[in-house]
Amino acid sequence: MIMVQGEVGGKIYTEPFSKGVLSRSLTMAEMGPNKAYAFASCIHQKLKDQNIQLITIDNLVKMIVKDLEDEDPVMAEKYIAWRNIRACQDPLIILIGGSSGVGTSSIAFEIANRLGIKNMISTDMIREVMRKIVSKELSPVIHESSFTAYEGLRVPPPPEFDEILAGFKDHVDTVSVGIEAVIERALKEGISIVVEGVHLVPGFINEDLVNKNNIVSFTLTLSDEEIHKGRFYSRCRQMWSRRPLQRYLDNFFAIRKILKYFESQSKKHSVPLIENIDVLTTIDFIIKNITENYGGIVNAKKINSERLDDK
Ligand SMILES: Nc1ncnc2c1ncn2[C@@H]1O[C@H](COP(=O)(O)OP(=O)(O)OP(=O)(O)O)[C@@H](O)[C@H]1O
Ligand SMILES: O=C(O)[C@@H](CO)OP(=O)(O)O
Repeated sequence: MIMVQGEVGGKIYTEPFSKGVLSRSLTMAEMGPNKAYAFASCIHQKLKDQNIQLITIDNLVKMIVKDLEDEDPVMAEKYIAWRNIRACQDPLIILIGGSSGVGTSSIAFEIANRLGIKNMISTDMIREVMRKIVSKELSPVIHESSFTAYEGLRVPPPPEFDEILAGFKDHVDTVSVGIEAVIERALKEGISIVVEGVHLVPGFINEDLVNKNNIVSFTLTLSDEEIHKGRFYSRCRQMWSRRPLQRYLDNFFAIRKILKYFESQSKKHSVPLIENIDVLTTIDFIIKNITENYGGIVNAKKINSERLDDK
């Protein structure tokens, strides 16, 4: 049996080489499952041919990267990026915001999966908890949807203010308190988490928090109105969806206005704005951005120089 030797918190451990474990990490770097299993089998065979009975994780990774580079350099880059992000010591907090229907929950799920992050929460859930604590009488706004929040405003905004956006800002401002609590708790416990939803508007979360370099924010958008509308149709076709299509279509004007507000806030606060047309392109952009801005470059340089040393 071939054993793999790793290190966790200064302690050495060994475990049997598993084609399943290796192919799973390759699929997280976006390799198709069949190809990943075939690749893992080749690595297994190579270890057997070389009569290797014990290999360190570092040497195994070098072998994988070298073979990947020969076979598929883009995949090699993705695999390195994925490992770099996972290798970081600090917890990673990923915030993905966007107007209703642009795809924040779908993308958050994919990102969490790709990075092996086990915690994910939607701001709708945070709002739901807050609704139980704060009565409708005390805060009618959070008992509304983001796009109907203006109907809950106790005092209508002055005529020069946009009513839809005034309601939305009030709504977001309140839910942001709950979001900050989740982020603070994740930092305290040292756990990585993906938070997603319509309440993650750049400029609303406490600056001391969002300026930490292990907290990364993204905004999803869809310039094309028809594609955006189509997302509500596709969502209501999913069996588990309990959200009535008509409600979102009736409020589409307000949802689009909020989307434009997201775009301007993202530009103002330098938060990457992503056209979420194609899932894989969106995911690649997010992973690349995190790798470059979250210490990944340092690790990438390390792996690259290790490879050069080997040659
Ligand atoms: N990049 C994409 N390409 C195609 N379909 C997508 C993409 N992203 C999301 N979708 C689909 O669009 C629909 C809406 O996506 P999702 O529920 O993730 O939106 P959301 O932003 O979380 O909305 P809400 O904030 O209202 O919950 C879903 O059916 C989802 O499968
Ligand atoms: O408030 C909103 O815009 C949406 C976000 O998902 O929530 P709900 O569908 O519950 O109104």
